[in-house]
Amino acid sequence: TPSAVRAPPAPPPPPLLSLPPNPKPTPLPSLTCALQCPHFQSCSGCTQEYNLQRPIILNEATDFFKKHGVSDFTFDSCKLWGWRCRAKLAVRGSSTDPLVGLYHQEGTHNVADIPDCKGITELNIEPYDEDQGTGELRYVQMAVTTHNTSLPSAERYKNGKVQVSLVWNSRNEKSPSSEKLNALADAFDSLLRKLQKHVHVGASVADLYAGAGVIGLSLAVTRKCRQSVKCVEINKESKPSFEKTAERLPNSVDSSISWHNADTSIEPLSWLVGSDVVVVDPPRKGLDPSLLNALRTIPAVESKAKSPGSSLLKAKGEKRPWIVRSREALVQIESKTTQEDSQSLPQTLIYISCGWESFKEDCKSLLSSNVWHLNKAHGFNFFPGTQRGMGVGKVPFGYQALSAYGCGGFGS
Ligand SMILES: C[S@@+](CC[C@H](N)C(=O)[O-])C[C@H]1O[C@@H](n2cnc3c(N)ncnc32)[C@H](O)[C@@H]1O
Repeated sequence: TPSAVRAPPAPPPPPLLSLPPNPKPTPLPSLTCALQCPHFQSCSGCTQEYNLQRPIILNEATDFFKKHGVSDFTFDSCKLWGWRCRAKLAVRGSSTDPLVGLYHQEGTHNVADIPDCKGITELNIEPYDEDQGTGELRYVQMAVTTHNTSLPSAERYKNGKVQVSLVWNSRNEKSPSSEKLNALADAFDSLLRKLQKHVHVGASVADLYAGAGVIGLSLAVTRKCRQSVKCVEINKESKPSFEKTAERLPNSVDSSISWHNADTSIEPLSWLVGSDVVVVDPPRKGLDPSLLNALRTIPAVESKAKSPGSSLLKAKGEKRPWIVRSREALVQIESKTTQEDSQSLPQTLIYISCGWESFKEDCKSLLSSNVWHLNKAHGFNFFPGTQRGMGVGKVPFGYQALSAYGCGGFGS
């Protein structure tokens, strides 16, 4: 939290634990799980002051999973205070006297200063000037990983890694100021959380709604999926990021990895064939209906494929002939060793959800098909005191600039 404040003084904080007048007196909230922050209300960060240990949808999530066969729904109440592992700091001022801090109040652009940013003064980086649109460094965002589940929870924070994102004001990576950016970025470790616990060794994986392939690439790095990793993403802008990360993969990685610029909702079956594990990380609206339908009808595909004369799952080399894709839309990194050309259909589905309402609908639809059953679900109270969503699912996995994450694990 910034100490010296250069912005105009904030309105005085409300008295701690004051409650709005209520005609029906409610029991006094437990002080042990209250936010107890003098900035509540004047700061835009938190909206829930009491009972931080129980996010509003916890009861609903527990009931939902119980109803669908998971009576051991687990929930990380997480750290109730001092939990923020992500801070987006605005950078203003000058290179000799930089201001790095939080916007003081939502809607204002007054920066509350953190005065001791050594990186900026040493590299002579020009802070962004909002009026002129000039300068170099605009924001610093920091995220701390605390989900190394092999550690006792008390030690996770201490041993967390920090991902730092720098928002740089330039047209492209080759602009004259980029050397300074690289010098700044090289100083930090990047963040990749573990997803591999639920992926069996040797699996072929389809990472659908893949973005820049963070999940698929991280699985390839763990060397768990020695077979293939297919990342499917609709936004072509993610391709360079995938390529850049793929270039930096260690030599030890020996999966065949591909990134496809494609719409998962078109011929979704073509992405499912040949994958043992499917990871889906859809936008808040949930799975595309056609993918949902393909997942619901896998046994029918399987039995059709087994019928005499069918080439549905057998076509080696000439994979998925009904899909013609342009070369530009594909990035292919071949494995050094020969891979068996798997034509299996998925047995495991890992659903990472950032939208509770759509997850519930998709989950109900998958279960009602009697093709999938729910193995495990886990929720995370990533943002105590805020109204941001709770992730639900199987694997403790949070990354990038998104709010609550989690996933539901299904088995067929
Ligand atoms: C919640 S993000 C997940 C990103 C990624 N898994 C990651 O870790 O960075 C959802 C992604 O799905 C992509 N997307 C949305 N609709 C899609 C579709 N029909 N087919 C493929 N990708 C899609 C979006 O562009 C976005 O990158």
